[in-house]
Amino acid sequence: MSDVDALIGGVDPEIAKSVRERAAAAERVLVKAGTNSLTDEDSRLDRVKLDKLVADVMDLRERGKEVVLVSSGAVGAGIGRLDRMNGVKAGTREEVIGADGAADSDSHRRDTDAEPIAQSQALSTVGQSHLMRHYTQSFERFDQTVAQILLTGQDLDTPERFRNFQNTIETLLAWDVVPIINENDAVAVDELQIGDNDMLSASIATGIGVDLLVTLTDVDGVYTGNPKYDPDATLIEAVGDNYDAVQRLIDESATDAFGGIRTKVEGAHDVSVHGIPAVIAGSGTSNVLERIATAKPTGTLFVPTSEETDD
Ligand SMILES: Nc1ncnc2c1ncn2[C@@H]1O[C@H](COP(=O)(O)OP(=O)(O)O)[C@@H](O)[C@H]1O
Ligand SMILES: N[C@@H](CCC(=O)OP(=O)(O)O)C(=O)O
Repeated sequence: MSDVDALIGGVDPEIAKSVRERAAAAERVLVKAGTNSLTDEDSRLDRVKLDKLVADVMDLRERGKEVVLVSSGAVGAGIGRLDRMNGVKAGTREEVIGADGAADSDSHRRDTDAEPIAQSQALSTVGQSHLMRHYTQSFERFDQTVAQILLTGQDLDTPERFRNFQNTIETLLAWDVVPIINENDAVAVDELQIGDNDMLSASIATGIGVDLLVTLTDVDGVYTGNPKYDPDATLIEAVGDNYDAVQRLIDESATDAFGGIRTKVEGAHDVSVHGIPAVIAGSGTSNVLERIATAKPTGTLFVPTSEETDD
């Protein structure tokens, strides 16, 4: 068996099946949707994608599950809105922030003299309210109420603030509301610089005790190479004891801006170490969350550490 074959089939199929069943039975689920799952090729908010995500989330709600949504997309939504309403040409998200995820001081498409990071922060504040307007309307199709929470990593690290956050989440979930969380980009720049909503999601998932983390992106899971450029890239169906090998592979393939697949893998691994299953899957897959809720093989499954060591 080649190294890559060993990676792809790195988890015992029986263990993978039982973790899929456990994931399907999850009562509290955190769904994270990245920028690519909500915006078009010009980095603008894509309503068709947003409506699909909402319909997928509602599938979980109709199964009686509590759902917390972590949604990126504010910068993208701000780019489109400011262009349409104010004629500001901010460029794509990559042009605003820079291809390596750091501020691009040479950006020639900026209309203002603001530093790129300050510009991204301002874009996100315009985009966040626009994004929430669309979420509110889209969830209203299902008579589902939503709430907005803007957080920083510091809020999670400060015990009193974190307790307040937990209390708010518990109250909202008891009221059958879907909390929609994003980083508070106006006051913190971590996510804008490294695209770390993936790590924020992992911290929230363990902090509020979810039973499953689902990270949705624009590819169908974690591959042996970047599937956008490598035609031979193969889907890694499950990650468990093969984590170190997967991480090495990702380090070679992932040169993306904004965290890319690397922070998704890191976040999913972090929650799996806390005994929580995680799945990285494609937001474009039909009924993606229903598939996971019915234990169908979907995306890349992260086996909780306890499942492998118990065996
Ligand atoms: N080994 C890999 N497996 C899957 N995706 C990869 C891999 N290497 C790089 N990528 C890239 O990671 C991207 C997803 O990360 P990102 O662009 O940050 O998405 P999002 O906007 O959903 O957060 C994919 O579009 C893909 O091109
Ligand atoms: N807070 C930023 C998200 C930054 C981020 O982490 O994006 P992504 O890597 O696409 O999840 C926004 O809403 O645009």
